[in-house]
Amino acid sequence: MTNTGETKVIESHGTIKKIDSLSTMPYCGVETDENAVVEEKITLESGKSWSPKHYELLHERIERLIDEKQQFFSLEFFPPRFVNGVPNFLERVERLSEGGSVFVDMTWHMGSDPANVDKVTSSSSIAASMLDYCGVDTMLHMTCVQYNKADTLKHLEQAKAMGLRSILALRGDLPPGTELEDTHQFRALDMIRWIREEYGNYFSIGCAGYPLGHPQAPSYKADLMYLKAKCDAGANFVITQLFFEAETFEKFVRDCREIGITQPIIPGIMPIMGYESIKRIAKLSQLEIPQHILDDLEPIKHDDDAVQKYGTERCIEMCRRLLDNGTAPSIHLYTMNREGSIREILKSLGLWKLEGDRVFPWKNRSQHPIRCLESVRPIYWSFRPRSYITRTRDWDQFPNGRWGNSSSPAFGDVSSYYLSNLTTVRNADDRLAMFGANIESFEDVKRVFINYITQAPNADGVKVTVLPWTEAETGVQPETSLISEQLVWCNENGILTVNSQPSVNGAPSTDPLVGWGKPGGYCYQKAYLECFMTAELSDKLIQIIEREFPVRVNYHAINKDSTFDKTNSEETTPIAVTWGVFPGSEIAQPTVVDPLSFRAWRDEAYQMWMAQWGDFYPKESKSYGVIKAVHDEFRLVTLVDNDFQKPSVLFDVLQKALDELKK
Ligand SMILES: Cc1cc2nc3c(=O)[nH]c(=O)nc-3n(C[C@H](O)[C@H](O)[C@H](O)COP(=O)(O)OP(=O)(O)OC[C@H]3O[C@@H](n4cnc5c(N)ncnc54)[C@H](O)[C@@H]3O)c2cc1C
Ligand SMILES: NC(=O)c1ccc[n+]([C@@H]2O[C@H](COP(=O)([O-])OP(=O)(O)OC[C@H]3O[C@@H](n4cnc5c(N)ncnc54)[C@H](O)[C@@H]3O)[C@@H](O)[C@H]2O)c1
Ligand SMILES: C[S@@+](CC[C@H](N)C(=O)[O-])C[C@H]1O[C@@H](n2cnc3c(N)ncnc32)[C@H](O)[C@@H]1O
Repeated sequence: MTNTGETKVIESHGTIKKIDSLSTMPYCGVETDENAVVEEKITLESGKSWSPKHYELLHERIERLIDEKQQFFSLEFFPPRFVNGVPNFLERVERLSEGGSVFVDMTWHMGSDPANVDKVTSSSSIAASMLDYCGVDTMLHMTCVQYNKADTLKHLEQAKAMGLRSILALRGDLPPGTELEDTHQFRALDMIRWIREEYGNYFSIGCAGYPLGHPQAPSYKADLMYLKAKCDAGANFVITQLFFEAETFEKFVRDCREIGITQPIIPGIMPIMGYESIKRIAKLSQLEIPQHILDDLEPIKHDDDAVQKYGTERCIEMCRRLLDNGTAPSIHLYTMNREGSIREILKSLGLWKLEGDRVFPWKNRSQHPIRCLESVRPIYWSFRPRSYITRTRDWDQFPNGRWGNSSSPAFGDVSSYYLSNLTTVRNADDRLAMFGANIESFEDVKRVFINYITQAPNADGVKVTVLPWTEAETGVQPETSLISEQLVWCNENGILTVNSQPSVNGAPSTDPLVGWGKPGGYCYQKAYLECFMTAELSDKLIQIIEREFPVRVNYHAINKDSTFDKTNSEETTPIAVTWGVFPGSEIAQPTVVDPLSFRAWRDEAYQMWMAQWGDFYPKESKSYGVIKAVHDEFRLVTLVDNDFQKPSVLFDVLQKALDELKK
């Protein structure tokens, strides 16, 4: 992009973004060539690599890990059936991939209308959500037997638009009763050729391998040759059908190597989780369960726990053998969408990596090919990262290094965030138990905020583990213990706090409360407070700041419809509120306060009052009325104390405002 100094309008995935091009790139200093794989990896003395500021195509990562003799794992899921199941599903994927899943798979599930991206539960939509929200590289399965080339190219184009760069190219099976002759007879090989012809090396391509031969193949040998053809046509790696004996896979790998297949061959492993389910899967895959396994299962088949324990132990034993003797570079687990024994298996095998240092104050380990370059976010969405990701999904670049000056960030509409309308953490009943079945007065509202900060049980003995603005039950962060007394004081005085951070002046990056980033660095923060307060109090507060701290304290106060919107900040200048200085690096400034983004946040912050609290009560009830009054009348205020070297004055200023108001 050139520096013309004029305002440009850029069209991206159907959304218009207004971009002031004074700073050449609106958000990001890195221009991404979609086919370029930017390799920027620094390996620390400890052996850890640093800063995933690059996207590495999946097959290249797999090959690198194999070269480095690092064993790894990947996980397969199928789409949740119902929209209400999506938030829990994504949380499960995130939990399971936290141990370092190199990629996750989404099956091409005909029942989900897999190519329909307008449907939340389709394979394509769910794969995009796994990539976006869980931040883990996602491979979308795609079949071709029921489609033609044009359909398949459309599916690939959609995948590309969603940031997906890994495809498991499959033929697929026809619904029972349909004859192959009735259809196009395309095979996986055709799809692989189409992808390479049309997209060059844009996608990493996986293909299916059958350790006992595909049931429809003329022979095991012929099937091996078909697999070789898929690899020769451009498949980068092979994932196998499930099997029951280690020898089956060992022989298959030997046979593949013998005929010249050089690509990584990853075993698809299905731990036996239940007696009926494994019989069903075996029947579907036209595989025979070995007699000795059936004999072992026979006496315990009605005891689910015993079957699961047996399946887990067998799975660990088989995988350990394949990893130890070097036949398998990694393990691909068919999770059946269950957490069950998956973590236990991976831990036992030593594949589950413990999360290391906090790389950033917010999670930035995205393997999204564009988002992985992101390194700056506004502070407001700290507890609603999924919402932030959705509302910025159409950006074709992300802030990197700096937020950038004077850009007019085009945030998607709040309503585009379908997850916000679902009870992501708990259902409404659970939330009511936390917030109170009856809100008699403003005192009850204050109590909810106080209980959230202190984690003391409420009058009914229930802990408040979420507020309307939190997406997950993560609670307050350890750093908040440094200011929790002051926060409680604020809430007791009707200043309803939703976000905060203490000031930090050069704490070691390894500090357990406020540290982040690589060892040997120093972390800094400006004290920050975001809260709802009455209009009278905010007027008083503004007077005091303008009179006594016009330079030291930045404020921004807004009401629900922006009829009041006042700030002493430079409108187009973001304020870095968290930054770090690290050996051999540029300064990192991951978190900013940005007046323009604050206006996009306002809509959401106010909407949550009702969507995640007020609307739980009948419209004519007193409880609804109390919440609605706060929603309608209170202003949302942010405060930044710029002098991070001195003890924060934010709470003193608030005290003064309260005192003057009382006079
Ligand atoms: C890891 C894995 C994941 C899967 N995920 C899904 C999924 O998400 N959704 C889904 O619907 N299905 C999935 N399947 C099932 C798969 O679609 C079926 O097994 C299907 O029957 C075969 O697909 P394929 O890609 O292996 O086919 P292909 O490789 O095209 O093979 C199909 C058959 O044709 C034969 N063949 C290939 N080339 C030739 C040739 N030139 N001449 C004659 N015969 C030939 C093969 O031997 C085989 O019998 C998956 C399978 C595996 C192993
Ligand atoms: N390895 C495989 O052959 C494989 C893997 C995934 C999916 N599939 C096929 O894809 C279609 C859609 O699958 P889905 O997972 O979305 O839903 P599904 O409801 O058919 O299957 C649910 C679970 O069973 C597993 N599964 C189903 N059939 C399997 C098989 N033959 N071998 C290994 N695992 C199997 C899937 O991975 C998934 O975890 C089905 O026809 C399924 O048979 C096959
Ligand atoms: C803005 S972040 C701080 C993260 C980090 N310092 C950064 O630079 O990005 C969110 C902080 O707000 C705190 N917090 C959460 N709920 C709060 C509430 N209701 N009132 C005040 N602070 C809250 C969290 O504990 C967390 O420390």
